[in-house]
Amino acid sequence: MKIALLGYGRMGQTIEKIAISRGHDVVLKIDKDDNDYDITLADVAIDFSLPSAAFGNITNCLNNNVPVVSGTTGWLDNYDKAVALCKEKNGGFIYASNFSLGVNIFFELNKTLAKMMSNLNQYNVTMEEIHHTKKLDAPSGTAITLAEGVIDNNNNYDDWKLDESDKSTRIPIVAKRIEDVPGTHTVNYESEVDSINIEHVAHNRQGFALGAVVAAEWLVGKAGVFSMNDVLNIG
Ligand SMILES: NC(=O)C1=CN([C@@H]2O[C@H](COP(=O)(O)OP(=O)(O)OC[C@H]3O[C@@H](n4cnc5c(N)ncnc54)[C@H](O)[C@@H]3O)[C@@H](O)[C@H]2O)C=CC1
Ligand SMILES: O=C(O)C1=N[C@H](C(=O)O)C[C@H](O)C1
Repeated sequence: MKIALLGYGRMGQTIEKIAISRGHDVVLKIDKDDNDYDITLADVAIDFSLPSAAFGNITNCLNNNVPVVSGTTGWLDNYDKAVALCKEKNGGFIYASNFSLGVNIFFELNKTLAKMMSNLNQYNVTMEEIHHTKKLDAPSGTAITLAEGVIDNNNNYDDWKLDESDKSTRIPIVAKRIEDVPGTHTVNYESEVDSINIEHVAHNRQGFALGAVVAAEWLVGKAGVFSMNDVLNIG
């Protein structure tokens, strides 16, 4: 498979190694100053760029009939437009806030726990995410997906908020930045008598990168807007 990497930073470089180890050719490595390139050289594109760049990269792929996998976070104000364009062009598109198998299992665990806690008003939920100091967005895309998982499965919450919550129905998400942390997410239910925590700790970026390559392999030849649940057949 011929892969275009849109974004050649920490994730782009990790994905390149995994793609090559799985027998693929990386035919384009596009970074911030590369404006003039032919995306149709690739069978599939993988975008891990910047919040400000992702939507433009995705629309360029869809307009040129190149299926695109995006892991960039912090651009979701334009997600509905990307979905509409994908449908209009009969293209292929997957966005995931987190491509690792472990986090996608964690997402399902989070939903199940949220359902179990729905009638237990003595517990309040909070979330914490910890990432490296170079991360541009907060809260992380993964923390937002976790919050949405609780909101959709627990009657006590209807929104989330970064830092302190001003309303008991808004889930507070604390974002911490500590050098070199690849990504740690914790969901905490607290009552007066005890705490229940579930946590996912990424040890490195390999899991995110492998998931993105597996998603790209899965997407080629398909038309539609998909999620990692479709790729992994979970949920
Ligand atoms: N969904 C997931 O599983 C994961 C998502 N991420 C997300 O992926 C994104 C990238 O993360 P990192 O690689 O750590 O960041 P990074 O900062 O190391 O890499 C981003 C690269 O994109 C480049 N870039 C800037 N403008 C561009 C453009 N127009 N087209 C292509 N590239 C451009 C930058 O120069 C930089 O080299 C972030 O939004 C991060 O939150 C990161 C890890 C896992
Ligand atoms: O920026 C990162 O590094 C990560 N970003 C994603 C997010 O915002 O959730 C996924 C992972 O946690 C690493």
